[in-house]
Amino acid sequence: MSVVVDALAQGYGTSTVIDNLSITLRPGLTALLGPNGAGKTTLLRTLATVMPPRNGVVRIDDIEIDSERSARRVRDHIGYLPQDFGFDPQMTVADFVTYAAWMRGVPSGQWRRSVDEALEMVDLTDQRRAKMRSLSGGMRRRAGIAWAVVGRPRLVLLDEPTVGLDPRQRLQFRKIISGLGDTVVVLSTHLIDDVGAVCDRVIVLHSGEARFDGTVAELEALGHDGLPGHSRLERAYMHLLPEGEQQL
Ligand SMILES: Nc1ncnc2c1ncn2[C@@H]1O[C@H](COP(=O)(O)OP(=O)(O)OP(=O)(O)O)[C@@H](O)[C@H]1O
Repeated sequence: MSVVVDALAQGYGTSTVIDNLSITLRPGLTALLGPNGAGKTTLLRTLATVMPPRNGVVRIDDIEIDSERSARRVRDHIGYLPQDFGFDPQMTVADFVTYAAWMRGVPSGQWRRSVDEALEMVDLTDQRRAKMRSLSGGMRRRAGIAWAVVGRPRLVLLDEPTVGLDPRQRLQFRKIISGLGDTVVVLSTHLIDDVGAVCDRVIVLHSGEARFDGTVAELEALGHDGLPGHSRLERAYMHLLPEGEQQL
């Protein structure tokens, strides 16, 4: 799976959110960091083929996403978990994840196995018959992660997947995404600890522009004393913000 974004411009109405963004995504875990409103969700929605690029090119598996038709050719390979995902509260956990398998074109003969595998990954096997409405916030989020990974899509896009997870669940989440092997995984987060623990690569977005694109170690190297932050990574993140936003 290859994902190429070249000179992407994206926005809503008359406002431009992303301007001239070029990145290439490879198998492994890439974190999208950036302040509120930086354009992380907008980029993930564009990669999920929910929003056609306003300008520039998005190419997934060598297919340029420039029409609904081209988007349909790649959607089966994409698992996208939006920040606020909806569900029918009466659905069972297994039905919810099966629905994703169906949408992703997993053949019906493989639904049971794929759903079992996804539920096992997120440790919800025992809750498979529970109604979605009866789950705690953290369990719902894990059901959402199962939704995104069922059928093993080769591009997984997770928008703030660790919000609402308790510390143990966050550790479980790290284990889940570390096990996705040669999948291209992009996750947006505000939790710098998650980035340091599991991501191969970090892209820091600010005002729709990539202010940093490199490894966690390279990002860490930018952190220096004199900037606010409890870890080198936090200080490095602060270093990448415009000067006026670097101090508290
Ligand atoms: N549907 C929409 N219509 C109009 N403007 C929008 C819409 N969605 C987002 N925006 C605007 O686009 C900009 C980028 O938003 P986006 O949600 O992509 O940022 P983000 O980095 O994901 O932020 P957060 O960390 O708060 O989730 C913001 O200024 C936001 O107000």
